[in-house]
Amino acid sequence: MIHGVNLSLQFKEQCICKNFSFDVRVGESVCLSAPSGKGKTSILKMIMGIITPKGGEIFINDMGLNSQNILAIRDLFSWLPQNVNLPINSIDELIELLLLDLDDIRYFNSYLEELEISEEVKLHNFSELSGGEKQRIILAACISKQKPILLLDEPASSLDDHSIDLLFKLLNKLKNKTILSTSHNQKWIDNCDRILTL
Ligand SMILES: Nc1ncnc2c1ncn2[C@@H]1O[C@H](COP(=O)(O)OP(=O)(O)OP(=O)(O)O)[C@@H](O)[C@H]1O
Repeated sequence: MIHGVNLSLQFKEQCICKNFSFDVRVGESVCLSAPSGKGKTSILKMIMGIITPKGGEIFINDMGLNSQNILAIRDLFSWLPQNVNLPINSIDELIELLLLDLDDIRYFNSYLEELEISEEVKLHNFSELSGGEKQRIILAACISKQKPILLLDEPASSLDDHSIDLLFKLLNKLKNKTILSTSHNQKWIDNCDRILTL
């Protein structure tokens, strides 16, 4: 489903990857692993077509990523950037910002319940929420957009072990989703089907 072939990326003198090839198959949950600053986010940004590799190609569903099909390809993804700081005060504003439609909202509410976000917490101002509550809410919204591929950059940075278990219980029910994530959290990594080392 996501296929990188001989990818090379360099920022000035810094080599991020050279002839890096990988495959993420349909329905798999793969964690991209590397020490901090080695280029995990940069790989996700290449897959989203935000930065262009110096060499190599990316295929999504056998379609080569290029400037003509980039919007169609991006439409297959739900992307959770790292340390997202959203300009919102409430869950309603989150729904508006992410353009969730009625079906998405139905899923969103059921996922919030599965991730143990109570009705009371839902009424809090977003700035008052704990880091873990905020992350669970944003993840629920991200998953509720009915996209086949989830790109999750450090989704577990504020989650405790219990929340990670809840999240994987939910993700494991959504067998059709293909998930590529980055994480330094061992529990998250252990729950993924496979580790991809950069
Ligand atoms: N647009 C850019 N221009 C120049 N250097 C960049 C750019 N984007 C990232 N870098 C550098 O590339 C390296 C890899 O960054 P990246 O964010 O991909 O790492 P990471 O593996 O995701 O790190 P972390 O685990 O700390 O989030 C870093 O040294 C970063 O400073």
